[in-house]
Amino acid sequence: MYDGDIASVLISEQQIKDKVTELAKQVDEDYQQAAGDLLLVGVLKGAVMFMTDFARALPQPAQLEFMAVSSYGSSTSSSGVVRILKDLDRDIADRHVLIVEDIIDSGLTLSWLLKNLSSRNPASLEVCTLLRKPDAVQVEVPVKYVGFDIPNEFVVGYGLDYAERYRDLPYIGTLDPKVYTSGV
Ligand SMILES: O=P(O)(O)OC[C@H]1O[C@H](OP(=O)(O)OP(=O)(O)O)[C@H](O)[C@@H]1O
Ligand code: HPA
Ligand SMILES: [Mg+2]
Repeated sequence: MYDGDIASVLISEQQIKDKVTELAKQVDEDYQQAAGDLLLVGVLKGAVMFMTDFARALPQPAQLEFMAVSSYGSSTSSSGVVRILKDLDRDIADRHVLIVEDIIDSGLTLSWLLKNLSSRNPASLEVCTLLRKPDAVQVEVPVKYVGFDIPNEFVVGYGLDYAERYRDLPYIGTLDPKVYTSGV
């Protein structure tokens, strides 16, 4: 699968599984008071793998909503312009909302999303991200749950794409630079 395109495996399938279980347990403990009322908002498309695994690992029931935003397109750096491609289907006023993200890179997407969702008056609003790149952050965003802090390299797999490819890899890897210089 994608032979030769992946330079190295950064986080294995097993490491992801273990982390998802750990995060779900932590969230479950923190949301005991709100049990039954938790609303997970997955950010498409990148968070789709994490969202579905996380929801199944979470001991307490939760509702699932999705929002699609895009700021990267076919590039390896954020344009800084966030577009809503799909909005939530429901009102989130008075709900306990947990945003589920695959990655915080520059922080621009999440910073925009937090402003947007908090204006809809949820009872609480927190963020759970699988990955974060501390050295790439341009805007500081308050994030309660972080799976892995990773180096400032472009990564793919487990939902994360380069030009819509590699989302279906079960692990997270770094991309061989030849892929983005050859224009595949
Ligand atoms: O912190 P930032 O620099 O803003 O980057 C993080 C965001 O970028 C990616 O989404 P993208 O816009 O590529 O859309 P996608 O999820 O459909 O791939 C990723 O899934 C995050 O949502
Ligand atoms: O490193 C990344 N890989 C894929 N998509 C991304 N979106 C933000 N950062 C990344
Ligand atoms: Mg992307």
